[in-house]
Amino acid sequence: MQELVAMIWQDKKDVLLALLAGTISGLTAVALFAQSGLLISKAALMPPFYIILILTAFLKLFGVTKSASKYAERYISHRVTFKFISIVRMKFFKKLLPQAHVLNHYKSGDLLTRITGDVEQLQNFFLRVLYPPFIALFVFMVVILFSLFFSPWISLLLLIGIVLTSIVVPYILFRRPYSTSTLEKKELTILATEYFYGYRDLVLHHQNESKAEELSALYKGYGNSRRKELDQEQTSYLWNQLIALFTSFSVVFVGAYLTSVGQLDGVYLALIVLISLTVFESAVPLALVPIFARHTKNAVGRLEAITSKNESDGTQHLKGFIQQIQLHDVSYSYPAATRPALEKLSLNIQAGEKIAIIGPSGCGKTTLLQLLMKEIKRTSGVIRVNTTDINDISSQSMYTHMSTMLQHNHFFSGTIKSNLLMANEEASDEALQEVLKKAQLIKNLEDPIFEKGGNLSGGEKQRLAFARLLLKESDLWIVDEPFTSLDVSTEKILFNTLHEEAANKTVVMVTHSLADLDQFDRICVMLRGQIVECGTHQQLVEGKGLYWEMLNQ
Ligand SMILES: Nc1ncnc2c1ncn2[C@@H]1O[C@H](COP(=O)(O)OP(=O)(O)OP(=O)(O)O)[C@@H](O)[C@H]1O
Repeated sequence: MQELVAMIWQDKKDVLLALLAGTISGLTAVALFAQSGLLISKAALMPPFYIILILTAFLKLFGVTKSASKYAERYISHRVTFKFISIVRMKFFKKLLPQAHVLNHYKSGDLLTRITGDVEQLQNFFLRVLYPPFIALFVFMVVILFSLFFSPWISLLLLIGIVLTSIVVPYILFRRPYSTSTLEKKELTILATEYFYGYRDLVLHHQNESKAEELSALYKGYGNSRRKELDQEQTSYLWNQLIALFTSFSVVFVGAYLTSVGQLDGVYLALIVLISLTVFESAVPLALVPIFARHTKNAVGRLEAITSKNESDGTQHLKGFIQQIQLHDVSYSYPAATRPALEKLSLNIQAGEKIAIIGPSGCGKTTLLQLLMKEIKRTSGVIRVNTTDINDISSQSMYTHMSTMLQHNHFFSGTIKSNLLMANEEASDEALQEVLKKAQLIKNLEDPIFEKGGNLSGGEKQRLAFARLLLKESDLWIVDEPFTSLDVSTEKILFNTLHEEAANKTVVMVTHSLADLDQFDRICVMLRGQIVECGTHQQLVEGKGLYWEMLNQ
């Protein structure tokens, strides 16, 4: 919250102007009604014409000032809010972007609600949480001091009414627990997102109707909670208005009594009553301050929960080539996983080596590649690149040394060319066409690509990703099951191309295919998060261990 106040205060000129305009608007509203009361009372006593003229002139002045200051208040306070929201958005995205990779455990719908809904929620912070109490305080102070000139009893009555409407009703009588609608909205967005993402599979499995029913039940529940919350807000709003009315009635009675006993000039009675009726206009919005304050606090909590996940990155830069990567007793456990994905794994990768990682599904092959790519941080053990701990090397520095082709590669909407240039911005059209040819992808550079490569077949996606791999200049290739969607002959061609192009590079490749593994310098067999065998094809065959068994299955 303090950070939010500091952000708003960055725009202090506008904040002060909005407060000034709001106070003038509040005071002139009171003055306008007070003046009307005085004018009516004075007119009844038939004073000289110039008195009526002066009072009417003041009335006009207050009327014009009230409208102008109200307009200025709205204009400036909304300008403050929009600037504030844009600062919040910028700050939030700046914190969020570098850690996009650690956000994958958030469900898409939840992330969407936080990024849009929670940021939007903060727009109420200035307009409905910070601002109304300030204005109300100024207006109340002036009105209470002013009414002291007429009678301390009337001042006291106004003070009691103000305390009741601004403190007792919102903070004591109508204090609400945590709003459940926020949680329901989150669940609703999560389910709706999954429903739309998985609609095809839901239809194919005849689950779409039951899911839609679940969705509408959740929607109904959310609607009911929101209705309940709005009812509560309205009730507290209503109570404030009732107290305001009751106070004004009391002011009438006390004023009438004081007039009858000669302690108050009757000409001021209408003025005081109208002051009392108007001053509570500033008090009514106070009923909602704690509700919006709570919404703001919850939104800030949810936004902080994402941005506080920021993991520190290393700062060192890798000098020269990657000469070797040493993994010693490395373990890794995914958050909330019951068993480690990797357990005391050791491996020494020398520059120029071609290493194939094989093993049954789920044994930790991809996790090992993710550690090498610095996508995740080991739980224990040591990983050194050359002589430096991988955690101390900046991710950017690691990425400049490596080219990757993973199981799922992302393609952006654009063209073949724009997706290739990501790997090497300076590549000429000839170079791009050359890699397309090597990747056996018959496409023109300007052919369009839809979001996520939606208009490419599985095999085309792999060939485009392979072309990207070839294009990037790097000394380490990390490849995860590259050609699973291709026909056998194309797979063989690309496999040979990979070896030719990587002649001087270090390659770590995960594969399920056991064909042609003799082209690798070493084959490492993994089982339950550990490397259980490592050697050349010949050595492993002669050893008649797991690799040999897999070949003979
Ligand atoms: N994000 C994750 N959160 C929790 N557990 C995960 C996550 N990703 C993988 N795992 C678990 O970690 C283990 C190793 O997964 P990994 O993807 O490394 O296996 P793999 O050998 O590459 O499998 P495959 O050959 O099927 O691709 C598996 O038990 C898997 O369920």
